[in-house]
Amino acid sequence: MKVNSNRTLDLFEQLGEKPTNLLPCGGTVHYYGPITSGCAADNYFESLLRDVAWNHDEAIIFGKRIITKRKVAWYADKPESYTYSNTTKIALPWIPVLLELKALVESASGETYNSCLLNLYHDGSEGMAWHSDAEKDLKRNGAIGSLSFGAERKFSFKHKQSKQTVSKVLEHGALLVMKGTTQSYWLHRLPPTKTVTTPRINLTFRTIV
Ligand SMILES: O=C(O)CCC(=O)C(=O)O
Ligand SMILES: [Fe+2]
Repeated sequence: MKVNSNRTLDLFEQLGEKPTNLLPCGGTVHYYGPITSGCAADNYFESLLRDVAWNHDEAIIFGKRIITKRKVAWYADKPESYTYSNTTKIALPWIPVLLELKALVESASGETYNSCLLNLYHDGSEGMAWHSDAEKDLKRNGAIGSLSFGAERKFSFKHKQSKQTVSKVLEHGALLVMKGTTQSYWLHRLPPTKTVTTPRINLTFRTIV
C-alpha cells in the first residue's frame, strides 16, 4: 500500500470500514474480518500449533469429570488461577507469538487484555456448546477479542429470552470482538459440523480482574 503522507495509517484505515454490530439488541459484537494477510495467518497457525502448551480440557458437568477432545491453553500477565466449567486452571506466562497477536488484537479493537484462552478444534466434530463468558473472574462487560486461524467455522449467538439467533462464519485470521452487555443477554457456541475436516485454532483475549 502506498501512503502519500508521512503519517502512518492506523489499522482501521488500512482495513477499511469500522465494523457494524452483528447483534440487533442487548450487546455489541463487531466482526472485523481478517486482520492479517493470508500468509501471515498461515504462519501464525503453524507457530500456535507448535509453540502453545496444548492440553485436553477438563470440565465437571453434572458432577462428572469430562475430558474434552478439544485442546486448550491459558496464558496471562500473572500466574493467576481462573475458574470455568467448575475447574480451576493456572495461567502460563506469555510466549512471543501470543504477545505479538495480543498487540495486534489490541490495536485493531482499541481495547486492552491481560489473558488469553486458546482452543484447538481438530476437526468439525469438535465444537463448544452454548455458554456465555461471564465468569466472576472476568471483568464485567469487558471486551473479549476472538481471533481465529485455520478452518472456517460458523459461530452463533442466541438471545437468552427471545431465542433469536445470529451466525457468522469466522475466517482464517479474522477478529470478532464481543463487548458491552453481550454476555448478559446472549449465549454463543461453535456448532459441530460434518463438513469441516481440518483443524481450527481460536484465541480469546480477555481481562481477568
Ligand atoms: O472457538 C470459538 O470461536 C469460541 C470459543 C469460546 O467461545 C470460548 O473460548 O469461550
Ligand atoms: Fe465463549
